Amino acid sequence: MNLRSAATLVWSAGPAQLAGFLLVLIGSAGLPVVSAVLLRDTLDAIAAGRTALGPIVGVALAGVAAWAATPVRAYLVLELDRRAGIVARDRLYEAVGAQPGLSRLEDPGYLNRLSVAATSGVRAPVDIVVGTADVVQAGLLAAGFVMTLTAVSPVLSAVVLAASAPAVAGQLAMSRRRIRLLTETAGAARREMFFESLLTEAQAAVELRLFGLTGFFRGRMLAERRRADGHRRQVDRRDLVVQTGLGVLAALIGGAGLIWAAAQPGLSAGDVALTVAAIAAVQSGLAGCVSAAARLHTELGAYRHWRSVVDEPRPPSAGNHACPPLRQALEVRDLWFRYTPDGPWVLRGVDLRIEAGTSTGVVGANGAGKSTLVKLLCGMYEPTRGSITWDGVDLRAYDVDTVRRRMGAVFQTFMSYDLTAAENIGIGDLPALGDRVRVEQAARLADVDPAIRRLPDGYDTLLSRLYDDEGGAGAYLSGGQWQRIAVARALMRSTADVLVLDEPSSGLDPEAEGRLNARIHGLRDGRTSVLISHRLSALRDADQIVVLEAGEIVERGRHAELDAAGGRYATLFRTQAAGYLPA
Ligand SMILES: Nc1ncnc2c1ncn2[C@@H]1O[C@H](COP(=O)(O)OP(=O)(O)OP(=O)(O)O)[C@@H](O)[C@H]1O
Repeated sequence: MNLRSAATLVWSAGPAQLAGFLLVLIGSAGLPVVSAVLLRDTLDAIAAGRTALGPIVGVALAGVAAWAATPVRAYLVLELDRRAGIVARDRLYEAVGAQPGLSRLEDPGYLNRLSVAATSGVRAPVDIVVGTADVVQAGLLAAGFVMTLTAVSPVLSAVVLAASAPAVAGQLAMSRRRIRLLTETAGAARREMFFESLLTEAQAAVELRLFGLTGFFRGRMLAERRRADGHRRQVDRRDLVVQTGLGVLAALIGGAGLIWAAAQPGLSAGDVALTVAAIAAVQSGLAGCVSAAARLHTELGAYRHWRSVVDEPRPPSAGNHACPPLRQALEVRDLWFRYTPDGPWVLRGVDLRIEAGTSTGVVGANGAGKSTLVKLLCGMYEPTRGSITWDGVDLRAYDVDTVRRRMGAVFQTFMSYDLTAAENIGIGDLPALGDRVRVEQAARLADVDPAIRRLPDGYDTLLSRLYDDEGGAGAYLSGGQWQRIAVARALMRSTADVLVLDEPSSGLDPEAEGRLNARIHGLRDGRTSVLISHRLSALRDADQIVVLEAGEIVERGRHAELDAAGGRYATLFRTQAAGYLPA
């Protein structure tokens, strides 16, 4: 099953290369016979006094082919590895990207499998094909030796064959341990990589140097490496014991064979030597075959991890219907949510109706659940209980990609991509990536157009200085400028049905924040929008404001109503306003 699937993948990636590889394989197996026949013809022709040009040329060509077979085979395997590697990576990351939400990417078990799949799994298909060829080749060789020994002594042959059973069992057990090792060390390997990235990335360098943390994180990185090495060492030691045991067994059988042969009355010294040599050849042939099979078994294990990620079915609740434009309302009904089955409730019975064409502001203390709520609205997680409906239809009934296409969003944890300024904005609406007019319009709305124009290559400036192989000077932006870029990216979808803005102005200077708020206000006018902000002035004009506290909505209404009610919102608003008044 896995063997066929791996072979199909390799065939789809490089049919000509795979055909060439098999041809070389078969050719090199038959080459010694062809050479022997041609040599015989040459010698016969010479002995008979005939011209032997044909067979001589044949022998020469067979010699060249025999010489070229190894490098040609190596080249074809490398080429297959490159091609199949691309297909395997493409399918792996396609499967990861097809995960509809964030839950899987926050699941350590899934991340461990993914890490094995991304390292060993993507290389496995070619290793499996080559490994199968190795097993067949080693098997044929061993079978030849067994036949030779059987001709000398069928009993001895049966004994040597029977004695190879522990080798098979031992090698398979070793292979299973190696497969287990891959998953056991995946967590440590991921942590090691994390610490390694901290030590090498410029973003972390400021804090690491400021707080003198480089030695601390280097220690952590090496501790993870030692932890994984500890597991590896254990497995290596057990392998050493098994291998030594198998060696002792082979030596005992060889010795027993020698004693048996010497005790036979009819055997000459030459026959005894031949018997011992035949036993040794069978043993080494079988050992080669078994260890090739064990390697193949390990590769199949790595490939299973790759398949477990690639073939993972989409969650059953992911619907297929395309999400239509929002006409009436987006409604949250008795929504309960927690990130893990045994974790604390983050949202507790939230009811919220967001009428189409209106603006909703969400307010609350740190950790109240505001970002979680909007992530659920965007289909990043599924409600643990309750529902979110789009014009009365449960959001889960729709293909989640089509829901997201109806949304424009900027989140607190926005991304900075090592792409050009135009691309950083344009990817907000991929089909319009090359539409410079729309990109510039979004940049103007987000108030970042003048900053981009000042860059060395304007909109075509790479927003990173970490690459020097594509020509052109890269540039770095400030935190606030990056935030405006992220807002511009969201505004590429300014015609989206729902605009979600999670703290879009937190890093902006007061003037920029004022301008951005005014623009967002203009954009939100008549459009469905949800805006989270700790700066309550940005929410004053929202059609409704909800106050979240520990996952529950404790107040809702317009600014004037909430202010007049003198509750939580009013307290927050007045506290903020007081901060701007003279003491
Ligand atoms: N991915 C996650 N996995 C587990 N718990 C999470 C995750 N993200 C957030 N939480 C928890 O959920 C709670 C609510 O977080 P959330 O980010 O929604 O708060 P918030 O109201 O947006 O806060 P802030 O104002 O600080 O942005 C917090 O207690 C947080 O620890």
